[in-house]
Amino acid sequence: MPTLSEARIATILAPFLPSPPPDILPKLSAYLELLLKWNARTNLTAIRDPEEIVRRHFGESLFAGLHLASEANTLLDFGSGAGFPGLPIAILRPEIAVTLAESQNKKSTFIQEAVRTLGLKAEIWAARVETMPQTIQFHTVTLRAVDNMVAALSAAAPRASNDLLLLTGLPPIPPTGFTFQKPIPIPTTQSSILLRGTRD
Ligand SMILES: C[S@@+](CC[C@H](N)C(=O)[O-])C[C@H]1O[C@@H](n2cnc3c(N)ncnc32)[C@H](O)[C@@H]1O
Repeated sequence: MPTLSEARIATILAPFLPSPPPDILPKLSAYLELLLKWNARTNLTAIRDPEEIVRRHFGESLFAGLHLASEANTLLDFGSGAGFPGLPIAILRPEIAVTLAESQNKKSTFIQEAVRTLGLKAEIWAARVETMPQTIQFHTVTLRAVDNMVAALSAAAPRASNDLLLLTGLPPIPPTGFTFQKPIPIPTTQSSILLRGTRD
């Protein structure tokens, strides 16, 4: 028996994604089971309650997925951790070529395993983004809850040919060359906002 039924996952996600495509629920359920299993022996996320993992990690990531430009075809998730927001986005928008960049070995090993288990096409960059060849760019770069947003943004901005999508507590100083829209409140929380910046 899964920890949470697919119906329960859909109910928790309703404020973020009112009508989840039915084919994403089995994948989200499998992702949750794998994350709970790995998190019991290695610290991938401080959130341990399954409903909170669905609400905070899955919900916020899928909400970000709804706010991507319709023409986004490549996406880099900068500092993906246990896969957020890039992995739920890869589940929701399988037509986007998603790259998950994570420099910590145990986390990149987990997301590699999650991508394999879920049958996704996402790529993993198991190193710091700064070590990627300079010429590699992505339509959109996402950043969520990275520790040093100023440093991360200066490394992320040159990688974004079009958009930066940030899930963050406070609006950061925008990098030059991007115009940010008004912050979008994230459902069920007052502690973070969604910000989309578009290249001028
Ligand atoms: C606080 S965690 C947040 C993880 C995830 N985005 C989330 O919202 O749960 C930040 C992650 O970014 C990774 N990271 C920080 N700087 C990075 C860089 N330059 N390249 C790749 N990964 C980086 C860290 O190893 C860490 O796992």
